[in-house]
Formats: sequence, C-alpha cells, structure tokens
Amino acid sequence: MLKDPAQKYQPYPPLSLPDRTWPEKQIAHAPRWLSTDLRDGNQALAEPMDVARKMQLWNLLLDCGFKEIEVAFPSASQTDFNFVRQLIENHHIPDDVTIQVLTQAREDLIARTFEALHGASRATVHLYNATAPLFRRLVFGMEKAQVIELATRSTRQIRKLCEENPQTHWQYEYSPETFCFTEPEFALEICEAVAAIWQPSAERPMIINLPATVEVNTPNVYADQIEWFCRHFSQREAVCISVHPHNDRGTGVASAELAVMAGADRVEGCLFGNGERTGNVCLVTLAMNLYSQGVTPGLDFSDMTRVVEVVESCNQLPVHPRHPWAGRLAYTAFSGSHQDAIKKGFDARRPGERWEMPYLPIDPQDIGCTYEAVIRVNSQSGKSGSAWLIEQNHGLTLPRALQQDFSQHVQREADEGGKEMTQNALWQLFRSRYGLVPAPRFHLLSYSSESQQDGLLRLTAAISHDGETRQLEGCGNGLLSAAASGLSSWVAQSFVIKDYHEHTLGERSDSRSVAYIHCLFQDGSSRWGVGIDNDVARASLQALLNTLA
Ligand SMILES: CC(=O)SCCNC(=O)CCNC(=O)[C@H](O)C(C)(C)COP(=O)(O)OP(=O)(O)OC[C@H]1O[C@@H](n2cnc3c(N)ncnc32)[C@H](O)[C@@H]1OP(=O)(O)O
Ligand SMILES: CC(C)C(=O)C(=O)O
Repeated sequence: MLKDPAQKYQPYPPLSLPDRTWPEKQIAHAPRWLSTDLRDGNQALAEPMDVARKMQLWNLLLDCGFKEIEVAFPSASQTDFNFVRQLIENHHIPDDVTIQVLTQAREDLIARTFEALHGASRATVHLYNATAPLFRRLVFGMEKAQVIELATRSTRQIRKLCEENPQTHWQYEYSPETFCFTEPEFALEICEAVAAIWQPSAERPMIINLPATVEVNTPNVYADQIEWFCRHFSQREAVCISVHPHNDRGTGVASAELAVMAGADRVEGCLFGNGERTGNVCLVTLAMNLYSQGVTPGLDFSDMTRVVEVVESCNQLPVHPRHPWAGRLAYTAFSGSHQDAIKKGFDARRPGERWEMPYLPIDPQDIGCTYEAVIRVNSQSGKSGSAWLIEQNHGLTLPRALQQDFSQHVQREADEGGKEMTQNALWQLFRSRYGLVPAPRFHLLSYSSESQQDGLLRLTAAISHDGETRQLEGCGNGLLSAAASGLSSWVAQSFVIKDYHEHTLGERSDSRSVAYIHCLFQDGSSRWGVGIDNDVARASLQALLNTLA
C-alpha cells in the first residue's frame, strides 16, 4: 500500500505571472533545432556509441536536415574526443552545419574541449553548471555567489580560448542546468553575469539554454518560467533562448511547445525521445506536430522507416510501436468504427483537396508509408474494414449488404482464431464463401440464349455440377430470371433474386466484370454469390450459381 505521498514529497512552487501572454500564441514557424542524440542521448545508453555508430547517426541527422548537432562531451571519453577529431579532420561537417560540444565548468575539461575542436570552421561551446538550491547545497557545496563565480570564470576562459583560435567561427551556449527548479531571479542573475562576460552580438552569437533537466512541473509552469525569463533578460535581442526539456512527467513535448509559445527560439532534444531516464523531448514528434498543422518543420522525415531503423540500430533501443507519428502502429486502425470512418474519408477524398481524414491526422504517404497498414482486421473490426481491404487489394467494391454478410463470417473466424486476419486469409475466406474458387460446385461451362415470340428469353446452359455435366434450361424476362427458373428444380426449392450489382474491374474496355447476387430461398435462408468473368453475362450467371453452393 502506498504511503501518504505528502509525507515524503512536496510540489515545486509555480511562478506568479498573471499577465502571461503565451496562452494566446500560436506556433507559426519552426524553432531552431539542436539534436543532442550524440551527447545527451548517447550518455544515457547502457553502451554508449562507438565512433562507427556515432558516424551512422551523424549521417542520418544530416539527412534529416539538422543544422546544429551536439556531437560529444569531448573531455568525457577518448571515443567522444576521437569522434570530434574525425568529423573535423575528415571534413564530414557541411558548411551550413555547426557542431556543438558540452563541457563542465572546469579548467582542465575546458582546455581538453578546445583541443578536440581545433581546426573546426564553426563550433558551439556549451558550458553547464547546475543552479538549483539542492544542487548548490548538495553537489557543489557553494553559495550563490560562488556558483556565479564558477560560471563566469569558465566563461572567461572560454572567451579567451575562442579569441586565441580565430580561425573558428565560435558560438557560445550557457545552460543553468536545473533551470526549471532554480529560483527564477537567480537563474536570471547568473545568465546576466555570464552574458556580461561573453558580450553577445551578431559577431559573438550566444545561446542561453534553459533546461528542464528533470521535469518537475506541469508544462504551463515551464512556459511561465520561459516567458518571465525572456521579459526580464536585459539583452534579450542579442541572445537566442533555447529550451531543453526532459520527459520525466511524460509531458516533454507539451513543455517544449508551450515554451516556444512563451518565447523560446530553439529546442534541444533527441530523435524518438532518447535521453536520460525517460528521455529528452522527441524532436520527431515536435517536427511532425508542426507539419500536421501546415507549418514547415525544417526537418525531413519523409522516409520515417529508415529513420526508425537507423536510430534503433545506433541506440540499440526499440522505438515503441505506438510512438507518435513514427510507430509502426501509428496509422493503423483495427476497430470497426475507426475503419468505417477512414473508409468513408478515402471514398470522399478528391485529388488536390486538403487532408481531412477521420482518425488520420496526416497522410501516411507523406512519411513514406503505404495505405496497406492503415486498416487491419481482427475481432474488433467491422464491415468497412474488410470491405476496404478487399477493394484496395482486389478492386471489388462490395455492395453494403454483402459487406454486412461478409463481416459476420470474418467476425466469427477472427473470434475463433483470436488473431488478426491477414490480408491473404481475408481474401481466401471471401473466395471460399462466395464461390470464387477454381472448381465451384455449380460451374458454368457454356450458355446460349434466344428471345422468344412471347417476349421471354430462353436460356440453355451446360453446367458442371459436382463434376458431372448437366444441361440447364429455363425461361424468363431476362438471363438471370431464366436461369433461376431452371435452377429451382435443381435445388428443390424456389428462390428469388433479392439484390444484383455489377461493375468492371479496372478502367480498360477489356476489363473483367464482377457480379454480386443475393438470393432469398423458400426455406428462409439467403446467400450471396460472386462471379468474375470477361463477359458480364457469364459473371452474373456464375454469381447466381455460387449462391446455390
Ligand atoms: C544534465 C546533464 O546531462 S549534464 C551532462 C552530464 N554528462 C556527463 O556527465 C557525461 C560525461 N561526464 C564524464 O565523463 C565525467 O563526469 C567527467 C569526465 C566529465 C568528469 O569526471 P570526474 O572528474 O570523475 O568527476 P565526476 O563526474 O565524478 O564529477 C563530479 C565533480 O564534478 C563537479 N561538477 C559537476 N558538474 C559540474 C559542472 N557542470 N561544472 C563544474 N563542476 C561540476 C561536482 O561538483 C564534483 O566535484 P567534486 O568531485 O569536487 O565533488
Ligand atoms: C547540459 C544540460 C543542458 C542538460 O543536458 C540538461 O539540463 O538536461
């Protein structure tokens, strides 16, 4: 039994900002993106990436269109150091891409960081130190002034090293780590102190990154903190405000979006939300959220399957099948009412129209998926799902009453098997139920018909019945009624044709035809039959015969 949590935990206080403006804002353009897959994502892996895996992920990040990539914590390990050296020495960094590296506020680590960056044409040096009361007290054992001194001393060192290496176009990023549970006034004070040393300008770009190092509050509180900081920072126009949400409460994406509404210019995160504990914010989700609202995200996920495969292989972690936008079940409907609505959506859709599709917020084709996975059938499915698959895969547009009839068979089979019906199993069930088999019980071999003087039509047909050839004769107003009159004696009961539909399969003049017939028998039973043939009359006669089987 869980004990009273109030005895053990306390809420983090929200910030008072009654005149907040962010709730009225809409995100009309994409923020700057920084991928930290190769740093924050990497440091959270049981087995951090080697250089080869890092290179594979680096190439993917470039293909996705990232222009800022945090590639390493070079002073942490030889692997990270070597990776940075390889990127620079082997000219892997495109001109429009800036690499970023992280360092603690320690003199030796900063020196080693600059060794790693030697010769880079553009680079961002990222300094962090925790600022929250708990960390000041517990981790550093420092008063506020000492923490400020730590950050400013290191900034001074970094500035000096940048000036000594003018061949590189430098950018500086400072993170008051644990920002989201630091007193806002202290976070502001330390950032002001750091900026006063760096002196940001267009020539000396600076990023102030305000991380939710551990997500401890609802996203609206984070948004208030960001808006408050943006309003109070003295050099707001001279710096880029970045956010770096983690996902401890499962609201990393919401935190990032509200933070952008609150004034952030840039978002740091990882693909599919890899990262410490429950992860960094997922950049795929953020970008696709924008895309689905008609906002160009500036990142390209048009081959999502490849992105998932590479990330899974590099991180050695699976992407959840229900991951937003990218999971292999993200566009799949099993349930009947969803399938029905989707089928109606596709039926109503005209080329060039805006996307308006029940249950599908984007067109799966935009991220390289086919429509095949959109509808899958199991015992939770209804008539529209099966009808959709038969139509998509075989071109048969089933009449509504036949959809209902077939659905009952599908339901029974799926329930009994307790499994999903594969597309092939569904088609085989359809064929066997409605007579589309190589040797149906009643098989039309040939037929001829002639009009009589009384206006009726006389039909003569050769039919293979359970392997034996029999002669069918009948008279009626048309071909089908003539056939039905003759067949009544064969099945020892009269029946009426309740429903008849036909259409061509395809658009060419020599396309085959499909006929659907529904018969009601004297004993109260009713059955559907389906026939497919080059000749529509043969298709209809065979469909009728298939109702008898
Ligand atoms: C929220 C984040 O993701 S921050 C990034 C975290 N990433 C990593 O830590 C991965 C890479 N790190 C490492 O490989 C190692 O931690 C190293 C190489 C950087 C440092 O290793 P070590 O020298 O063994 O130190 P260790 O990791 O134990 O760090 C603890 C010390 O650093 C201090 N420290 C922690 N963070 C910082 C910081 N940002 N700036 C300055 N000092 C810091 C601590 O107060 C502690 O000091 P103490 O030993 O005097 O008590
Ligand atoms: C270094 C900082 C930005 C960080 O990773 C965090 O706060 O989570």
